[in-house]
Amino acid sequence: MITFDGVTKRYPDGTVAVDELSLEAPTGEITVLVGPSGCGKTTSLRMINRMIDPSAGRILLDGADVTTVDPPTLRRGIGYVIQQAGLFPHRKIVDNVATVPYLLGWDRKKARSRAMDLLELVGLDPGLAGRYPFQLSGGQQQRVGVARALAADPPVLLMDEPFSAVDPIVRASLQDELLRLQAELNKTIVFVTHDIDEAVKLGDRVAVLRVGGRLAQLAAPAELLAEPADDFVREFLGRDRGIRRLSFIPADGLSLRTDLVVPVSADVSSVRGTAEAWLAVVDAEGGPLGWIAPKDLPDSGGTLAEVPAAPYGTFVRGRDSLRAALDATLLSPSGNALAVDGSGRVEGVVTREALGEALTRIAEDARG
Ligand SMILES: Nc1ncnc2c1ncn2[C@@H]1O[C@H](COP(=O)(O)OP(=O)(O)OP(=O)(O)O)[C@@H](O)[C@H]1O
Repeated sequence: MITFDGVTKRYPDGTVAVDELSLEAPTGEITVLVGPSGCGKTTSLRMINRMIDPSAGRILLDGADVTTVDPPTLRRGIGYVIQQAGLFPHRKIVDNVATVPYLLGWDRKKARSRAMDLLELVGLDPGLAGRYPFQLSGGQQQRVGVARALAADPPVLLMDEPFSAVDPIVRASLQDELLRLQAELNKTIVFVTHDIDEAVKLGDRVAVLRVGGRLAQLAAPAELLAEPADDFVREFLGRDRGIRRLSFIPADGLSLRTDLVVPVSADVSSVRGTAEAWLAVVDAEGGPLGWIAPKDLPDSGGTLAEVPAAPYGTFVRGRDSLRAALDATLLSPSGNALAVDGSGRVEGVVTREALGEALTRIAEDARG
């Protein structure tokens, strides 16, 4: 656990970058520091590994004041990832990743083999190991930066806007990769960003700072979106707060209709007459094929395979959020969503009415 206890940083020119900051970054969790430019995020982060020392207050790492530990020893247990990866341009990728193990005196073979394992862990082709940083894309370089920070298996990882220099698609995949890694590694991560969407996606807890280095709110993302502490936080969270909140509400409570799911082998005549709503057509394995509207059922015989099916959207009921369910309804001309299980088999239909009821309940909760 990392504890900020009344930490203030006043630079020699009098700028107060951080002002009596108190917060805890729990062990094994991702704590995000977010806020507008100049609010003291980087200064706060760098006080943890003593690149900067506080003017007042204390930072404790598992109860020990970091200023009592000499910086090299301290940093052995703290990985550090920065924007644009900060790789050594004249060292091969494998040697960049092995930097800390070399410093720790590991033998070359062991350090390199660790580096190769890490490249794989962060999703990079080991074939890139012999290249130089300039021969990699921005996203690949960031992955190398993460691998390098993890090389000596430090319990703590500090990440300062690590993904902000890459395009949005690469950024999203790096974020997913970090979450996947974290599920495996359980590091204590402090992550700095100015991007609130990144903060709520990655953070177990999000600390919103205002300029002057004051903590405006510290909360789990869902709570932050549901109950911003004041106008500053509300404005910083920006538009679509209600919709974004749906990402944190599981879809597993939605009620399902199984009577609207029909196999493609069914005869048209067997469903005609009984069908008052759109039907979800599935293949022999239960996989979705599309929607058929009652009015599109032909008068002739034959099976549903002969009736063209309209596009559909799915969500995984045991895993996805209400936002995914809402998205699935918007992708289906039926206005209904298909709930599937982990292997893609249809479990049932969530009608727009069922979804509407769930959304109404949430809106009522927000009011009361
Ligand atoms: N060495 C320094 N001397 C004087 N003032 C500094 C120094 N470093 C940073 N500052 C000031 O301290 C404040 C906080 O800076 P810091 O870099 O921690 O903010 P930040 O939130 O990380 O900003 P950004 O998102 O723009 O990177 C800013 O006003 C900055 O100008």
